[in-house]
Amino acid sequence: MVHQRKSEENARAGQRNVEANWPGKRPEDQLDHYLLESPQEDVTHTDVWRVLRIQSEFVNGFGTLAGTGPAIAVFGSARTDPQSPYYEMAHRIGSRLAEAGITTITGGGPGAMEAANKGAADNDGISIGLGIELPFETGLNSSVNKGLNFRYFFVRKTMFVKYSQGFIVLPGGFGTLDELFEALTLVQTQKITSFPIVLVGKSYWGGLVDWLTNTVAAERAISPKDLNLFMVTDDPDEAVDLVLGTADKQPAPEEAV
Ligand SMILES: C/C(=C\CNc1ncnc2c1ncn2[C@@H]1O[C@H](COP(=O)(O)O)[C@@H](O)[C@H]1O)CO
Repeated sequence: MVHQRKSEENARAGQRNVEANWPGKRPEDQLDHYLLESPQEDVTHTDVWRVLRIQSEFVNGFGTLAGTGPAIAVFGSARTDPQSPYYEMAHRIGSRLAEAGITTITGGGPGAMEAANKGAADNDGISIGLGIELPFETGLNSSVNKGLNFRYFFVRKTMFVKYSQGFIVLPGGFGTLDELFEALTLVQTQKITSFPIVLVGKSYWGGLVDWLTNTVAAERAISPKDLNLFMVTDDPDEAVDLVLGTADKQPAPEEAV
C-alpha cells in the first residue's frame, strides 16, 4: 500500500518534471522509454549511442598508442604522386626520423602519408598509421607497421597531437590544412606548448604565408608573433632537424620563405 502510494507520487512527480522540462511530452517519451522499448534500430543512431562510440574510439586510441615513444606526425596530400618530388621528400623525412629513433605517425593513407610511412619502415622505424573511415575506402598503406582506424576525424586529430611532439607538413589539401590549423590554434591558445610545426615546400606554402602576413596579421586577426609558430623549409633534412630542435638556427617564417 505504502509502495503503491510512493510509486503513484513518483509518477506524478515524473510527469511534473517532464512537463516542466519538455512541455507537451509524457513521461514515456523520456529517453529511457526509447532505450528500453523495441524496436531498437533507431536507438543505435541516436546521439546517446554516438557518444558511446566516440568514447570507445578514444579508449581504443589511448590504449593502443599509450606506449608510443618520441614521435613526429607527418602530414601531406593523399594525392601526392610517387613521381612527385614531395613524395621523395616525405620518404626522406620518414627515413631520417627512423634513423634518429623517432616514430613516424601519419594518417595511414596514400600519397605523402604512404611515402613517410615507407621511409620509416624501410629504415626499421616504427611507422604508425591512424586511418580514417571514408565513404571511398582506401585502407591503411602497406608501410604502416602499427595501425588504427577511426570513424571520427576529431578523435583521430586528438591522437596526432597527444602522441607526437611536433608536426611536419608537406603540401596538401583540405585535410592537411585542417591538421595544420588545428595544431596552430592549439599552440596559439597555449593548449599545447613547445610544439614545433614545420612546413615543407617554400613555393607551395609561400602564398599562404604571404596571406597570413599581409592580410591576417595586418588586419590583426592574429598577432604578428603568431607568424613565428611555424617554420618553412625546402629541405627534408632541415625539416627533421627543425622539428627535433637539432637545427643550428630556427628560421622565422619571413626569412625562411
Ligand atoms: C583522397 C583519397 C584518399 C583519402 N584517404 C585518406 N586516408 C587517410 N587520411 C586521409 C585521407 N584523406 C585525407 N586524409 C587526412 O588528411 C590529410 C590529407 O588530406 P588532403 O586533403 O589530401 O591534403 C592527411 O594528412 C590525412 O591525415 C584518394 O587518393
